[in-house]
This record gives sequence, structure tokens and C-alpha cells, in this order.
Amino acid sequence: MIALTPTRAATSASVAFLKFRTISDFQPHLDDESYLTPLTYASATPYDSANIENHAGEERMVGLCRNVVVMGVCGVGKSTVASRLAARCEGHFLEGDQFHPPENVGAMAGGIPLTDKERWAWLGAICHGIAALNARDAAPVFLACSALKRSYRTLLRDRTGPLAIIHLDGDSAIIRQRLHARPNHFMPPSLLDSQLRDLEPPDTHAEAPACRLDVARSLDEIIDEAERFCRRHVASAGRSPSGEKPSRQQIP
Ligand SMILES: Nc1ncnc2c1ncn2[C@@H]1O[C@H](COP(=O)(O)OP(=O)(O)OP(=O)(O)O)[C@@H](O)[C@H]1O
Ligand SMILES: O=C(O)[C@H](O)[C@@H](O)[C@H](O)[C@H](O)CO
Repeated sequence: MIALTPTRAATSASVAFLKFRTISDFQPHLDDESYLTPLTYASATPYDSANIENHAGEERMVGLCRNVVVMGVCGVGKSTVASRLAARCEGHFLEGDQFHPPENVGAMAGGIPLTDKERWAWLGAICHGIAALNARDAAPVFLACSALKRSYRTLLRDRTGPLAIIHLDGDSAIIRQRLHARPNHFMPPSLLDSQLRDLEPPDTHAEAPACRLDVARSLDEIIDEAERFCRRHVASAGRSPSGEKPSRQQIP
């Protein structure tokens, strides 16, 4: 059984899996594939681009994202970065691995890469998780999720709205070393090669806003740069230490 109870310390960010403890909370329909029904995020959440565009003269939300995916192959630091970023930006942290059914975890633990079909079901469940958090309040969601292929990211965007992408990437030797050094994780380092084969790095124009951050840098440097990216592209992404509102794009 995959452990679904919280394993990380809560921070000032909302840590989503403290609230949603079981996979069934998020994937009640996997058997009949109705998880593919539209989520209608605009009607289910306060993020309604039609309304926002009518607020001429006020802060313009168009172009800003509600959700952020921290993506990349296993061991690049997705969970570490996304959870710290959520704390910095006063958002929710969503751990993509929490949405894998036990069969997926079992396959990976046994050294078998996931298929597209297995990933579609998993991504569908993640979309429900994002939508649930978006419906709850206006805080941004920081998702740690491999999202290796462009089609996976398209699904996330189609079902949950504008998506900012932070791609953690770099020297595979560094990533492999970190995987070997990481204790108590179901993902075997042997799966890194298949993850690298599946990886379709984001097209920073076609999939904008997207950025690539090198895993060779220190965690602090990565978080600082990721935070700057989020302040430019993510609605309500954090406040200054003085408690000021986050800066947003203005209508010229
Ligand atoms: N920039 C960094 N410098 C040094 N160590 C790092 C850095 N980023 C992550 N790590 C370490 O690398 C390991 C892997 O990080 P983490 O578990 O966050 O990766 P992940 O991408 O979420 O992995 P997975 O997809 O397999 O769950 C952890 O032990 C983490 O502390
Ligand atoms: O798409 C995938 O193949 C999976 O999401 C993996 O990336 C794992 O979940 C993750 O790496 C766990 O360590």
C-alpha cells in the first residue's frame, strides 16, 4: 500500500495532502473513466477569465496563471522545490505522487515504467485535486508532477486552466546520484533512463509561461529564481515580507 498520510512538515503554505488523505478522495470514477468528464474549472472556481477581463482599469489577471507545475524526471527535486515554493508564495502544495493508485506505485517500485494509459488515469485524478483546491480559495496551487510529455501538460492545462511550468532539468549524473542517496523512496534509480527517454522538455514559447532551472544549482538559488518567475506569471503568488499585495500585470 502506498502511504498516503502526511510525511512532510506543514509550512505556512496549505499542504494539500493534509486535507486529502486517500486516493479515493480524488479518483472516485477511475473504473468507468468518467474522470475524463470536463471539470469546468471556470465555473467551479473564482478564476473566471470572462469576468476578470471585464474589470478594465483594474489589475488585469489575463495571462496570469492560477496553477504551477514543477516538472521533470524522477529525483530532480520536484517535491522539494514545489513545497518550498508553495510556502514562499502562500499557495497550496499538491504532491502528484499521492495520486498514483497502488498498482502504479507497485509497477515503478518493481522497475517497470508507467504506460501512457496508466499516466492518463493518474493525471485525471490530479486534475480533480487541482480543481478542488482552486474551488476552495484563490491561492495558487504548486503541483509536483513529472508531467514528462507535452500531451500530459496539455491535459493539465485543458482541465484546470492556465498553467505555469517550472522544469527542473540538468546533468543526469547529478540526478542519478541524488536518487541513490535518497532514502526510503519507492522509485528505483534504474527508472531514470526511461524517464529521460519519455521526457519532452517544454517548448518555452508554445507552452509559455515556462522556464527551465538547472538542478546543479543550490536549492536556495532554485527557489529564489522560481519565486521570481511565479511573481511574474502567477496570480496571487505570495506577498512581500511587508505584507504588500503581490505585483500583477497592469493594463497599459
Ligand atoms: N538543488 C538541489 N541540491 C541538492 N539536493 C537536492 C536539490 N534538489 C533536490 N535535492 C535532493 O534530491 C533528492 C530528490 O529530490 P525530490 O525527492 O524532491 O525529487 P522529485 O523530483 O520530487 O523526485 P520523485 O519524482 O522521484 O518523487 C532529495 O533527497 C532532495 O533533498
Ligand atoms: O510519470 C511517471 O513516470 C511518474 O510520475 C514518476 O515520475 C514518479 O511518480 C515519480 O518520479 C516518483 O518518484
